[in-house]
Amino acid sequence: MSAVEEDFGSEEWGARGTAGVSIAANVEFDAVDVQLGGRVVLDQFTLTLRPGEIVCLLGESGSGKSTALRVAAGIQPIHAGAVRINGETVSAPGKTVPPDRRGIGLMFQDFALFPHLTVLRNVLFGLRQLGRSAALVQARAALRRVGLADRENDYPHMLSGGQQQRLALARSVAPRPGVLLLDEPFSSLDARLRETVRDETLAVLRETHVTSLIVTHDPEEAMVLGDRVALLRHGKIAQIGTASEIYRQPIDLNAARFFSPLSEIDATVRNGAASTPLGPLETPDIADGTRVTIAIRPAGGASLAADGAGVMGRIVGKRDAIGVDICEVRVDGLNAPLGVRQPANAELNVGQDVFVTLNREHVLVFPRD
Ligand SMILES: Nc1ncnc2c1ncn2[C@@H]1O[C@H](COP(=O)(O)OP(=O)(O)OP(=O)(O)O)[C@@H](O)[C@H]1O
Repeated sequence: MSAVEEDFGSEEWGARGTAGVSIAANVEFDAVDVQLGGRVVLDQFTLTLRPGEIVCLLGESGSGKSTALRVAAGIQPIHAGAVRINGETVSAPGKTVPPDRRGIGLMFQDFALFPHLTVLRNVLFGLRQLGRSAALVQARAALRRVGLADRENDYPHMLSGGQQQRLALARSVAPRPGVLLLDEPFSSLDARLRETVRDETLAVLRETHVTSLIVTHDPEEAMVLGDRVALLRHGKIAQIGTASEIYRQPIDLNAARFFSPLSEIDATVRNGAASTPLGPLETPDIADGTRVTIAIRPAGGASLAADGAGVMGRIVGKRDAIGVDICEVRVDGLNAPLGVRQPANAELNVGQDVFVTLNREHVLVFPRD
């Protein structure tokens, strides 16, 4: 087995259900303001995490995700509002309880391991408040859980990227913090590793029951990991909900664009329907005369068939993913080809005419200003 394969296999992790359990904390950001370099970076930022909940902060670069995490960590002072952990105010204007007195664990994208300390000592570092033998028991249990029990005398540079991530995870959960703060924890891993590491990390978070706040710019990652996903925009939460809520009912076109590419059609509502080059679309709740943008996701928004009902189009591009066709379809009246992703169908090929039907329940309609 090559080093990469070895690292890739989930069996390399320790047995599930063996991580130490935390006493999960409640975390409240209450109307937090932060200004940096004369700019408002967090603007009345308000969010409550329930004990044991995993919340992902998702947003464009510069939306304030890392700043919110740094505030929770006690690294970034705040200018208004408060942060409370289990009801105790840990941040307020003029007050910042330091990180080591907040009962939190931290895991950053570069893992921040101590290069001059062995694997075991890296984990023991966070357990200094325990007696030597208790600390050793807890550190070794954490290393066993992430599958690094036999590497305790190695140094971080002797580990692969995936193993370093596991060490960083073991170090952050070993003290059994009430809150774990993770900033882009998988972004430095190669795409092949990322999914396994992400799933195993999620299993560890669930077992420890630690309340977790995870910063990511990857919508898929947020949807897989988060009990709730908070979409940040200009330092405020634009939308928060379960992954399925915010995927199915994004609050506006920008939120929808964040989760997948879209085909967008501008139209005006007349008599309860918007007329589009793909046929009429019922819009019963929207007033007559309203200008709308109709957004069609490649997955589920429209279907293609070689015959039957629908509007005629022509396939101008097709890519095969495993078991899935990703087609581009030109339809008269559309500015750009429509993207459609559907189960593979060998009958559909480039150059062929097809019938396109909209799946109303998966089409999003947003009024325009
Ligand atoms: N020390 C600082 N001084 C001035 N501006 C800062 C400072 N730190 C961050 N900012 C600005 O604050 C804004 C929010 O930064 P933050 O790192 O929280 O965003 P982010 O959503 O995490 O972005 P990214 O995904 O790129 O990490 C950015 O515009 C950034 O340039």
